[in-house]
Amino acid sequence: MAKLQKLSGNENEIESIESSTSTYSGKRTDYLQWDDYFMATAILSSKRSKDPSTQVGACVVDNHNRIVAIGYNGFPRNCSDDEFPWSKGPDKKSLENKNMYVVHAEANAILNSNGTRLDGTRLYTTLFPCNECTKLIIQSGIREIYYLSDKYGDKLIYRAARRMLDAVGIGYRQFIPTQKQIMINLDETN
Ligand SMILES: Nc1ccn([C@H]2C[C@H](O)[C@@H](COP(=O)(O)O)O2)c(=O)n1
Ligand SMILES: [Zn+2]
Repeated sequence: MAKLQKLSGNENEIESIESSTSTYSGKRTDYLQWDDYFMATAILSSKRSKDPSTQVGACVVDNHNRIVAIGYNGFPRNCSDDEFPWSKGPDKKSLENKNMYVVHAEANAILNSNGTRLDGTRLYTTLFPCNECTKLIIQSGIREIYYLSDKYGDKLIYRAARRMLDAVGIGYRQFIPTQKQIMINLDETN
C-alpha cells in the first residue's frame, strides 16, 4: 500500500494519506505500464492460436505507442485448421508436419499491418523470432525486439536469427514484466 504525504491547512502538520491505487491528484497508480500492455496484447493474441504445443503472439508498436500490427501462429488464410495437421508428423520433411504450413506469429503481424510502414517500430513477441521471421523483421524496418521466451535459442535457425540481428544492429531484449499477472474479467462492467 502506497503511503502519501501532503501538507494540510496547518503548514506544520503533515497529514498521512493511505492509498493503494491512486495518487494525491486522484490518478490511478495501478494502471498497466506500456511495455506490460504490449506484451500482454501479444499474449492475448497467442490465445487465438490452434497450435496444441506452442502458441505465439506478436504485437508491433510505433514511436507514439500505437499498436500497428498483431499476429499469432496459424495456417494461411483458407487452409482449414481442421484439415491441415497440427502435429509434427513422422519427421521434419513429412507432409504431415505442421511446420510445412504454419505462418509464424511475427510474420503474420507484419503481414497484418495493413499497409502501415513499420520503420522504426518495436516488436513484442512471446517467442524469440526464427531466422525466416528475422528476415522479414529486418526488411520491414522494425528496430527493436522484446521477447518473453527463448526456449529454442540453441537451435541453428535461432542462432542464425541472432547473427542477422547483430549484424544489422537491431536490439533484442528479454522482457521482464513489472507485474506477473493481469486479470481480465470479460463480464466486467464499471
Ligand atoms: N518465433 C516463432 C517460433 C515458432 N512459431 C510457431 C511455429 C509453430 O506453430 C510453433 C512452434 O511449435 P513447436 O515447435 O514448439 O511444436 O510456434 C512462431 O510463431 N514464432
Ligand atoms: Zn518465425
